[in-house]
Amino acid sequence: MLKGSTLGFIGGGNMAEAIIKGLLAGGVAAADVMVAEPVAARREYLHGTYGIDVCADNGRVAAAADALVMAVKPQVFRGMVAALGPAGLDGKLLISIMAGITTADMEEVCGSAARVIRVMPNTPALVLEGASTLCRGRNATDDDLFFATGIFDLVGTTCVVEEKLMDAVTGVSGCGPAYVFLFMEALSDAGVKNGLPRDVATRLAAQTVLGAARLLLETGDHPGVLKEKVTSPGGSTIAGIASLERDAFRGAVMAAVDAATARSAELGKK
Ligand SMILES: NC(=O)C1=CN([C@@H]2O[C@H](COP(=O)(O)OP(=O)(O)OC[C@H]3O[C@@H](n4cnc5c(N)ncnc54)[C@H](O)[C@@H]3O)[C@@H](O)[C@H]2O)C=CC1
Ligand SMILES: O=C(O)[C@@H]1CCC=N1
Repeated sequence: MLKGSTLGFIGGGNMAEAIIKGLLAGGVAAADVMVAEPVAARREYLHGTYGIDVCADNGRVAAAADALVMAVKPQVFRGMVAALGPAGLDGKLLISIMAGITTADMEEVCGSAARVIRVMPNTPALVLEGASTLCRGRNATDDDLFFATGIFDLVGTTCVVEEKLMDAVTGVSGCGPAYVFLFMEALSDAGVKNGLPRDVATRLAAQTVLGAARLLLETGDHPGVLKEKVTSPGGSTIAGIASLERDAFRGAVMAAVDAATARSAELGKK
């Protein structure tokens, strides 16, 4: 799948694990994946669970890998590269999943000739249902973009946008799973409040979100059209929708995406 290339991860946290699990499920060999991770318990977990080579030495992974996924928090990125020495990254394709770090930031820190692909994935990659959006830095080639897209295609859907849209992408799909979990938790709680057993309420909440998402994607209809098909005149759905509108549900979602988009832009600042 990686065609003999070794993919190294710098940072073995939640998002790295989601991508790794997806890659292995998608047919990538464990021997083609390496991780550098400073936390011993995390190293043991990743090695024990996935059978991949995990070590504490960023330099060793950088030296062995053909392409590196930068999967540390944006706040630790500059210190991490300074400790490694930018020369350790020479010639490697650098794939950054860090929110807010631009390709220009990457080139400034890792070297002006660095080949950089910036990606905003999301955690449903863990179950091969990720949404990943890519853009490329000025030195990255068509082949680099093709290679990186191939990785993220294995863990869900991909699209390519202009870099100026990446913070908005972060606010929508990077952070989006958390909003949806909050919504499903509320839906489940509301079911319990109205007498449903917890397991039934949670299963109904999750399947409702999954089913509605598939209906939207498979019909290609506007969400408003699909909403109308649920909503009988004088029925129960319109009573629920009127309540959500009174509480400015859609305005609250838009404000959340605005806040996350603005925070993504801030995260890249030194
Ligand atoms: N969690 C998510 O849903 C998403 C996260 N991202 C981005 O992915 C990146 C990682 O996020 P998470 O996985 O959520 O964070 P995390 O905190 O779970 O993972 C970061 C990992 O980096 C390790 N680390 C810390 N310092 C290091 C160093 N100097 N060298 C190597 N590893 C080091 C930590 O021990 C930790 O395991 C962030 O930049 C975030 O913006 C992007 C899309 C979605
Ligand atoms: O919360 C964050 O900053 C990261 C980026 C997108 C999702 N998680």
